[in-house]
Amino acid sequence: MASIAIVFHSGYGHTAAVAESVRAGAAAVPGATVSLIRIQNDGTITDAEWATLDTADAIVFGAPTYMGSASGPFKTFADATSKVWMRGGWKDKFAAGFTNSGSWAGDKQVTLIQMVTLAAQHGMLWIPLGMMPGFNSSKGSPADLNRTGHFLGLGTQANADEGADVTPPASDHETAKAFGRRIAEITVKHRG
Ligand SMILES: Cc1cc2nc3c(=O)[nH]c(=O)nc-3n(C[C@H](O)[C@H](O)[C@H](O)COP(=O)(O)O)c2cc1C
Repeated sequence: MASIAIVFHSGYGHTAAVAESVRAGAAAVPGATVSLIRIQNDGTITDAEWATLDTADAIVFGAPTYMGSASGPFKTFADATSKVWMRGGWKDKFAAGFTNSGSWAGDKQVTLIQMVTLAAQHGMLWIPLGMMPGFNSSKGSPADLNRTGHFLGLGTQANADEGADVTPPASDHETAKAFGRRIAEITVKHRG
């Protein structure tokens, strides 16, 4: 079996809903076990959750984009990973990342770059989204997968005035499931 841990922060539930779709996509792959770890608003996770990250074959980072970068609690968590960094604990694990924000762009790319950099500092192996961009031609529509056109990781968009039960829309959740599947397939292939 190959183990995948999704560790994410969500202030208002939208990124949590995306995390659940990434989980569902990964869990559908035979040979994969998936753990969902929610970073608290003070940036902490439990000792048992740190242990789960230690034994995972792949770690998927998730955060909303706040003020043009990953949310403060995610950054607090990222800083706390320096203890793992000291002992090279995540070296050669697979890594991937996703972010959700209110605007279509909204500087999500900055958050994904933060996550790539975090993974690189740990010596991890980054898995990009691996999907063609959608909604970028006269025949495209917001129902396309990867409608926000990200490559480094997954970028979803949630309307600022709606709850996580209706936004991000189905196309983003389908993109998240496909991304979860891809991460799990690669992890099972190489570590299963
Ligand atoms: C403090 C704060 C800062 C935000 N900054 C941005 C931003 O830089 N770009 C953007 O597109 N949306 C921004 N938003 C909107 C959130 O990204 C959006 O509401 C997102 O769905 C929240 O995710 P969550 O429910 O998982 O917390 C911001 C929201 C808050 C609360």
